[in-house]
Amino acid sequence: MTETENLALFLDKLIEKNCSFAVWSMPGSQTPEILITDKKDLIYPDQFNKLNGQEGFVFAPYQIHAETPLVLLKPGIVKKGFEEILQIDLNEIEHSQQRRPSETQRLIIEKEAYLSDVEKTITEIKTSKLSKVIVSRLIPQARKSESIGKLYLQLFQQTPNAFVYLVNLPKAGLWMGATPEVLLKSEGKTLETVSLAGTQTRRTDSDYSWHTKEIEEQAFVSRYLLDVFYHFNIHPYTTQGPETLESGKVAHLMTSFRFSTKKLAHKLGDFLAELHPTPAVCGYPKSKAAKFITKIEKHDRRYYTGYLGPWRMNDSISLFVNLRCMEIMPDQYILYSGGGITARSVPEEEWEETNKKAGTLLSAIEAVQNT
Ligand SMILES: C=C(O[C@H]1C=CC=C(C(=O)O)[C@@H]1O)C(=O)O
Repeated sequence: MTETENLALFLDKLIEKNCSFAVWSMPGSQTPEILITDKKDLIYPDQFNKLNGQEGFVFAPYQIHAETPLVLLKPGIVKKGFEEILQIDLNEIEHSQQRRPSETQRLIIEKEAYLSDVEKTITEIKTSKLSKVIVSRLIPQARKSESIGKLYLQLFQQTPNAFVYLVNLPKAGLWMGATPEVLLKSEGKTLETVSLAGTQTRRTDSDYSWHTKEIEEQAFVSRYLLDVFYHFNIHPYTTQGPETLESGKVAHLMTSFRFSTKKLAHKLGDFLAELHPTPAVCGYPKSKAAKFITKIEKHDRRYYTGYLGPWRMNDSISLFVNLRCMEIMPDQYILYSGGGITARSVPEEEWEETNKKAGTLLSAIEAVQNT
């Protein structure tokens, strides 16, 4: 068996034993990393800013509720690379009896209902102080007998420039995704956050041009980040972009912002709590958009548009926004996909955009189901 096949089998066994773990790979890296933890090392901070002073792998929801807690996996077994991971002795890992999340039906809306919600959102934007709202929907896909380990490795191979992950947790459940969006990342003494928004189909010639709708949509995110910088007295900072970022079957507009880590000494958790959710996943102005989302979306976003990744492990941070993701249920996958609505949105195009964004996961599922 190849090391990829062995790793797929290993991940399937971890799921079978219902272990709490996260496996991930950084954009551009061919190296999977894993953290496996015991029940006693799972922490549930009751507020986003309670991550101050903690370290581990974070799995954060869009909003903290009893059903969707903020989870920190403290470093138990931590390994990097195929060889190291495959040396882990499965017999030393406890089988977990912890409960899985409630498997109540997830709310799926049909195309007509989605178009009508987008229409209502556009009207609200044109007649109020709202400028942008992200409206999302759930896409179900049948699960057959395919290996989840194989599916993770398929996604890992086909989406090299994303943060590709598989997470299994007692309260959150089993999640997989390939997200292009950095929320907060450290590189030595520098911190980076990005403004990512605006979507078009990925091109083979990389010759992109962007329309006003996407340029404005991304500018709202940048503007919000600068408001947060002002609040935390972050200056100087450098910017790069907007430039095009390709990921999966789509491309986005992205601007990176970098500043010194010193600016946030002891306040990283507070900064993160203010950053999340950005207008890339909520809207602008933020509190008005969040209220409107509660009204218009009938489903619970759960961990979609939350964030995840290594948090201060080995003094380094790599948090990503949980996009292009799905919840893995016993007999189906629930994919989550959304798009930024502005006064210039066209409902039919927004529907198509949510399909395109789901394309990466759907093609990975199809590839594994057909082998
Ligand atoms: C909300 C999603 O994407 C966000 C990130 C990049 C581009 C987006 C857009 O063009 O609408 C969204 O803001 C999603 O993938 O579900």
